[in-house]
Amino acid sequence: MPEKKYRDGYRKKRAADPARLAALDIMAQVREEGAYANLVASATLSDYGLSGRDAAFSLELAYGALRMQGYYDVILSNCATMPLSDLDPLILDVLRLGTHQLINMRVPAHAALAATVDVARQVASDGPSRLVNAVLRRVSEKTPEEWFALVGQDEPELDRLALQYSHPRWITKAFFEALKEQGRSEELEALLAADNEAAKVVLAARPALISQSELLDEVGARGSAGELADNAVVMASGVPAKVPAVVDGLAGVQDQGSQLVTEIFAKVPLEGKDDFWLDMCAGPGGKASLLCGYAQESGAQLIANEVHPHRAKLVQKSLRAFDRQSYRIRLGDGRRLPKEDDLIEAFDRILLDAPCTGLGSLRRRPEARWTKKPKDLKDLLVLQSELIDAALEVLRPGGLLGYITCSPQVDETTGQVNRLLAEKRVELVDISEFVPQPLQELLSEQGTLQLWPHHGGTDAMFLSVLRKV
Ligand SMILES: C[S@@+](CC[C@H](N)C(=O)[O-])C[C@H]1O[C@@H](n2cnc3c(N)ncnc32)[C@H](O)[C@@H]1O
Repeated sequence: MPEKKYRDGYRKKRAADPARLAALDIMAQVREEGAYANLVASATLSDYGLSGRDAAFSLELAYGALRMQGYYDVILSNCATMPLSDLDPLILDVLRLGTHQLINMRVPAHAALAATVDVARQVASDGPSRLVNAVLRRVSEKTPEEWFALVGQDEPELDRLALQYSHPRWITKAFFEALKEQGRSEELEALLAADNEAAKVVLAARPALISQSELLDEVGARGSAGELADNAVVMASGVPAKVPAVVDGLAGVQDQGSQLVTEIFAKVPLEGKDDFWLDMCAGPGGKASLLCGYAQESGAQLIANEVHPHRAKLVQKSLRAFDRQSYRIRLGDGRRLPKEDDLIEAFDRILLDAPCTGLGSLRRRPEARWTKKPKDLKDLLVLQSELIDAALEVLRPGGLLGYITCSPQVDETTGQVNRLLAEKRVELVDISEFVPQPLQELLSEQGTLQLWPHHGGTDAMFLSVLRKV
């Protein structure tokens, strides 16, 4: 058989860079199988034999291209001669990878183009690779700053920001409304920019098991004490799973905002009996593992409830280092607690970290903003209300309900709290003395707390502490 002639024989023979191929593979798994990029990343990187700097480069490529795809697609639409929807989805991913290198990684244009065209040749054929070459060449003709100024320039401000910062419009609007409720609508751009930054790796020292300073000693020079939460140790580099305290279950990886809201809830004083606590939606066990520490220190018992068996197993794993007397794991629907267990008005404190849209933790999963759908909210609001109602049934009068979401969406946060206040079933507890100084301004007049990535670098957690009347 005659050897096929390629216009550029040298390039055809050159194998594509494994770091770029691995990034494309991660994107394909997200697109085709609905995989979570962060869960498939390490196996994929090792399949391609990547480690160290190459692995880091590959991850940055995949995560960046997934996160910024909304923005890149606007740029690519300007450069392609056909609608993007007519392209093979794999080739569109190759184009996004190339655009990320040009726009956000500042890879020199000739290197970004040559290496990305090599990828297209390896995964497709000559035709698509020529298209990739032509389109990326046009992308490279403008600077990142010129593209930023161009994208969305004729749109109203909210739409423009959604495009420039690569967030779906409905999420941008939800952020805007939450900020507006707090008189912070001018912060939308800062929030969207912070939401595109990778979150810092933070460990939580679990109370009763290890102190913050002991954990700091273990982490060494790459660690520093978190400034917002009592138990937090921020890791500048290194692999958390290799820290001995993490291996032994004395500490875990947890956002500082998530730690802080748990800590505040556990610290608020309660009059009378205070020895029976419930974490109603505990999986995978991040907050339960702090709460259990506080419970063990104060002689209380924690019931950690979770409806999904695989997530209940993760709760067990998180709690494994605690004294077995200080907690019990219950597998079941939190809404059935009042009926199934003889627990009416039994609990003194209940943490309800409700299932929610998760719009406050988009930084953790690069693809999450594109897979979430606004219609999910309706069902979640019903579920949240039902869980709150069940929690109030099993909470003693005067007991405390910590209502938490990892979302700032107003219907899920203040909307739920205002309903309870209007029904006069609860009153809001003043938590201001437990909120660290830099975050005081995030307390609403009413007394609820809404954290934000652009203030203190936490996830956008919401906390209200409610006393049952
Ligand atoms: C926001 S997550 C909780 C995160 C957890 N508190 C942590 O810090 O690791 C909500 C959890 O509620 C669980 N869940 C959903 N519906 C539930 C129900 N009806 N009863 C109990 N748990 C439920 C979900 O499986 C999920 O694990």
